[in-house]
Amino acid sequence: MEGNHEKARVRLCYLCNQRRAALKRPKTLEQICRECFYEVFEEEIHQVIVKNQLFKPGERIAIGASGGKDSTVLAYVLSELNRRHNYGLDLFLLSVDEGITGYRDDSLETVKRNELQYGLPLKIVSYKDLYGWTMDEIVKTIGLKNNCTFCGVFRRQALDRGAALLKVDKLVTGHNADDIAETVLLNILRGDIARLSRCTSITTGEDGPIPRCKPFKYTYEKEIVIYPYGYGVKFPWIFFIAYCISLLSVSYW
Ligand SMILES: Nc1ncnc2c1ncn2[C@@H]1O[C@H](COP(=O)(O)OP(=O)(O)OP(=O)(O)O)[C@@H](O)[C@H]1O
Repeated sequence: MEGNHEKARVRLCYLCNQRRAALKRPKTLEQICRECFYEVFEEEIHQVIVKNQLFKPGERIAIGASGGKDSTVLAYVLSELNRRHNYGLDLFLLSVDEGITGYRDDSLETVKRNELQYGLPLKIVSYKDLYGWTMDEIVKTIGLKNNCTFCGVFRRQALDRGAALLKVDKLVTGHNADDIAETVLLNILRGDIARLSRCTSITTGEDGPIPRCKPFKYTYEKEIVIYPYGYGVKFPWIFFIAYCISLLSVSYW
């Protein structure tokens, strides 16, 4: 009797109906338990990979690893799914060091830890080696105006050159559903119709040197932020702050 009352007071997980609900999923608003959250999070990404035929067995795949939350979670989840579902992929971490003191040097430490934790070979390509200039030196010479635009163009090319050095078939990035929504809005505001039609594709650049894909296309940023803490994936402290902020906006365990 007492047990039934207790059960009635505790909200059970919408999916397993066994364990206590610990969070309201930002994506579906279902109240689910911690265990089901990890399961559906990984399963949804697996389904995206399978339905969109993102990879073929035996392919060499570079993961664009910035050391931020998205690409760190991507590296972990992809290596887990590759093992669990026998994708047969050779995975590599590929990082671009733009040469921005106090920013990239810190996050590259995370990538170096990921190399050891996940057992994935890491290749770092730097602006200094590729172009002869670090981003710090470029800013010193041309100032801050438009430097993000230059940096974005250089990074794109550096990723292509790193991918060529690794002889990979594809490059995957941690772009998530929120990033894609932002890009759509930006392209609408700019009136850039050509980019607007391209920016939502899960795979791009199939006619170029290295196709790129986004396995997190349907994954919400808030869920990516919650995910690593159950697995003890380590991040720079700034990501812990982002996690705490997201705790304030969604109901969690
Ligand atoms: N310096 C870099 N080296 C390698 N890959 C990068 C680098 N910068 C960005 N990327 C790739 O591009 C994706 C989107 O980058 P963006 O700068 O928008 O960062 P983000 O949305 O904060 O992602 P993250 O949390 O992974 O840094 C990253 O997830 C990563 O896969």
